[in-house]
Amino acid sequence: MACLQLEQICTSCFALQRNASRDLSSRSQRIWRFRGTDRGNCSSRPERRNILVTSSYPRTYRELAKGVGLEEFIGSSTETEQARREERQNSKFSQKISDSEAEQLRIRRGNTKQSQRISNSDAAELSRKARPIETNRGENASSSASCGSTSDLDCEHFSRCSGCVIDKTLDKPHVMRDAVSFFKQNGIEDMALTTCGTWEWRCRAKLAVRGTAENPLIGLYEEGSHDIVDIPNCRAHHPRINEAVGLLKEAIKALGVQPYKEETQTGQLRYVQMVVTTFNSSLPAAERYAEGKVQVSLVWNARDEKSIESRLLQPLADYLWRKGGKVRKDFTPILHSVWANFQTSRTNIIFGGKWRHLLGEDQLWERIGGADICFTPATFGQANLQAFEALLRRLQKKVRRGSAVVELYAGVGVIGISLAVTRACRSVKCVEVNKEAKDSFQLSLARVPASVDSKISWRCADASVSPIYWLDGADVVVVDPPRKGLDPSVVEALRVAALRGQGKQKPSTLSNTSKVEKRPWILRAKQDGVVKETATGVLEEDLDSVWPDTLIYVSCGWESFKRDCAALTEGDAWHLDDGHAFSFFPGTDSIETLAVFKRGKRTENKSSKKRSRRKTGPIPFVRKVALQFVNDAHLKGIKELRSFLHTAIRANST
Ligand SMILES: C[S@@+](CC[C@H](N)C(=O)[O-])C[C@H]1O[C@@H](n2cnc3c(N)ncnc32)[C@H](O)[C@@H]1O
Repeated sequence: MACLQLEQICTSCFALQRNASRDLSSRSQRIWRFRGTDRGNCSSRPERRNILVTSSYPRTYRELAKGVGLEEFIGSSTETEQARREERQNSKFSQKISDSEAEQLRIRRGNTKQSQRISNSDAAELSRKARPIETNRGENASSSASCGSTSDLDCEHFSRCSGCVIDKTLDKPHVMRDAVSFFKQNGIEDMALTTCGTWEWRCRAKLAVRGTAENPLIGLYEEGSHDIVDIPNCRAHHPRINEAVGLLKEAIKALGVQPYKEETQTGQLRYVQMVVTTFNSSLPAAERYAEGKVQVSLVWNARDEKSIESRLLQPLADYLWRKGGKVRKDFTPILHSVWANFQTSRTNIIFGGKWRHLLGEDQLWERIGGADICFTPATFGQANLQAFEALLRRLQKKVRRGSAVVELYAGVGVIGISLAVTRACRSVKCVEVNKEAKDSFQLSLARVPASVDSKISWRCADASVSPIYWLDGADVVVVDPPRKGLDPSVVEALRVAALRGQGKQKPSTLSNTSKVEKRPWILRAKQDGVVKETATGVLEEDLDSVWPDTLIYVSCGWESFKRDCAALTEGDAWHLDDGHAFSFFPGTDSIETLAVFKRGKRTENKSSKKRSRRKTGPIPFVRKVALQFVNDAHLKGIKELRSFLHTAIRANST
């Protein structure tokens, strides 16, 4: 071994990667020694050389040697022995491993990269089973994140793809430092991060289609450029997305479909959206994630399906369906359905306004937060279903049973419906601006069990227009705005509602019921909405002058959250009561924050509050009886009594 070179190998083309100088001292990286020739279509000239390969991606040396075309393994005897050991382990894993074995294995290995060497489906199985890991990333807490190398991304596309920005210790995004200290300043000492797996978490991807019909590229833009990075082996994608992308490329080549060219605005296929559904009631719950199926939406550069530019659309859909859809009983499909979206705009807005269902099932369902939720390709859905599920479980515990809930920025109403189902809410009102979400909500509502006696409604309205209207009569407000955070008018309304609830501001002269409703935006929202009444038909709007005492803020934009939090807590309108972060996008320096605010001034610190409650606070049983009484009053229609009791209970429990 005369001259050993330190290099990394690109696993797609097997040429040497540009950023070869990664941290080789990291214990998480394995080093293999080979002698051989670089192959592939990279510009680097094939030559015979000795190569030190840092094998941090999920390949055994044998797979690697075969794939790379390297001729000779020239590792030291320890490495050879280690390689043999790994091969033995692999063959063990390739047998069907039992659930408990898999779980034990994950724990034993500390979920290290070794577990990547098992087959894809086993890996998916493990990641699906992975319990959320909670880490606190205070200054002194870095050691508590003991998952070590599990948290490395190890993706071959990392150096060029803009999708991920960090590839080491993904369970410790840098932003957590700021988050922990911010929450500490606001009286929350135990802010922590829940992570639910580093790989294969993305169940929703929007990818650009560029290149040529002979060599299509499907992926994301390279940072700061208009070049598309092909990401066939993206580690964040659910494996079925990568399979579907491979199938789409094959179809493009076979049919000669022209990918879109931005410079000339020509070509046929602009983008593709891939959404995985893991809902499959014919499978045991444990197998559903790995067996997900993909809804493919082809964004076509044409006005509609009848235009001449669309002539290859149906043949493309048919090709995909023949190879990946449910065509035969003995065939396991990877596709759920195929849709088309038509977009001719010159902007880089991905979707146009027209959607067509082409093949497969038209409704895509997912089981989230204890409820069946329907999505169309035009509606918002969370990309990381496992992390969202963990967030919902925590969120549900923050809502008192029997509450009246309003959810602003509700999308298809996932949070609202899940609260109605799991927290026996008196009422749930969802407000969303995208009218495409209405059908999904309606379908989900039809699957809410009959035993759930809540008034559940969905209103198509801009939450920023007179938001105080939606807050009146609610006990709990849930907000889940886009990354830019809350509209200023919503922040203001939340402040006003909190002050009114504390008796610090006069109630509105325009209460919800005191006058015949004439405001056009409310009439419109009602007209465009969906409502399911309670069995007793009592209208929630009958309850006046109750203002929320709990605000639950789900945020995907950390900076906007800090801004909104500062405004909400100003003048003691609200104070922070709880905060927790979730890793929704491992590989990026971002967190999803779940923050709970309580109305008014913080009186004591949280832990002493808990202690004092134990000694002097309301006895839970009494509260339970009182709540029952309230609900009975509700059924009998004794509004005044009900509202009085609500106020009394709230005063007693804060
Ligand atoms: C982050 S998503 C959350 C959706 C939903 N909570 C979920 O998890 O599926 C934000 C939603 O807010 C909606 N939205 C944005 N601006 C809005 C506004 N001014 N009024 C009402 N909804 C709005 C978007 O259409 C989107 O559905």
